[in-house]
Amino acid sequence: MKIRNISLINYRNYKQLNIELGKDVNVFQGENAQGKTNILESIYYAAFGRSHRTNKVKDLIMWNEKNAQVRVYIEKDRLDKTIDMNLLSDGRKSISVNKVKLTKIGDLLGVLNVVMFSPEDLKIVKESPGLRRKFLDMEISQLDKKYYNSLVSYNKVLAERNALLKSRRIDRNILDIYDVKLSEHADYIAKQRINYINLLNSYGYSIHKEITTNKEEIRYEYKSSFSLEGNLRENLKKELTRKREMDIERGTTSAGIHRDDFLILINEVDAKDFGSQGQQRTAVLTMKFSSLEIIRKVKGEYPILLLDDVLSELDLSRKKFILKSIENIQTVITCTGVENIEEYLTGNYRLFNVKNGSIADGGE
Ligand SMILES: Nc1ncnc2c1ncn2[C@@H]1O[C@H](COP(=O)(O)OP(=O)(O)OP(=O)(O)O)[C@@H](O)[C@H]1O
Repeated sequence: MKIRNISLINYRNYKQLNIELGKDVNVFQGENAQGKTNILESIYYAAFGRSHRTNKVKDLIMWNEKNAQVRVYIEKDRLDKTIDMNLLSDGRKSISVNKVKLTKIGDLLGVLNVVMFSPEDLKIVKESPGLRRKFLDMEISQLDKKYYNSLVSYNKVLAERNALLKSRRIDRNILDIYDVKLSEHADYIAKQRINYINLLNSYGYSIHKEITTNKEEIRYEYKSSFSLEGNLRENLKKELTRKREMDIERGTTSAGIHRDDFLILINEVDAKDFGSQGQQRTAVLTMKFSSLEIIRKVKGEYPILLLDDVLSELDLSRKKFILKSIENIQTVITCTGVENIEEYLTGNYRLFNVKNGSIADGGE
């Protein structure tokens, strides 16, 4: 899978832009606040139908404009695909693939696969379980539509259950129905998450050893708010029944996949609480490069790799690991100066100079 071309109209600080990407490494260099991340964001948007930075469609539209357009042209299995997005300032958006308008975001997922790595991703290791769940949900959703649809259905039932728990009149028969539905969706979601954790373990182990020159071993462990032994559906249903009175008292649902987490263990020690900044950074790097391999295993080809200003933060050996590993992967890198990475870029790369919402193609 390769992106051949990106066109933007009124997107963030780009009035009009049309660029051809190179098949290998593409470096967008420029000073701060010139529009480098905006390019990565538009690619991410075409993959997931949402931004990694904002939930507001309006933020993506050039100030004082009414709509923005993004078109990404992809070469895939020798078939070409075009993703078109029209973003409106009232918050609406429409997305088409090959000119066919999609009725739900789920149908966009998997058309364009990407892995994004930005300095913000350190939070996946350091911060709350919500960010780790989001990592799993985004990665699995782009490989499995059923997962995404189950997640949407689960969240809908969860919101209804929570609304009922908060209301004054609690109908226990309706709670019974919600518990059955939640457990049904959670069963598939939890199984796919566990499967993904197993894949992270199998790819991550050797990647992490390589990055740390055999000094560290990484292991991931799924932590659930209900028992993972035997029948997950029954286990969650029982747990919801067991906690029902507490849930009614608190007005919220205390068990389910929305409460789950996973541990990132380095040499069997939790990286969240005890990892050094460097170890946490390496753990994220391992996760991102494992995600690349998992996508390749499932889809038969590498996704597009988006590296947002991460190289400057990494030490030499990690920088070298990344630049060596991207040889067969179409990669888009943003940086403030190519000088810092140029000597490690072994193959061809295409250089783009970004300045105040316009891009000059610096050639190969
Ligand atoms: N909706 C918008 N309309 C117009 N300009 C915008 C909009 N949103 C952001 N910008 C501008 O885009 C620029 C930021 O772009 P971007 O985040 O891509 O920066 P960057 O080049 O990646 O910088 P850094 O290296 O600091 O991360 C800023 O100048 C900001 O004012």
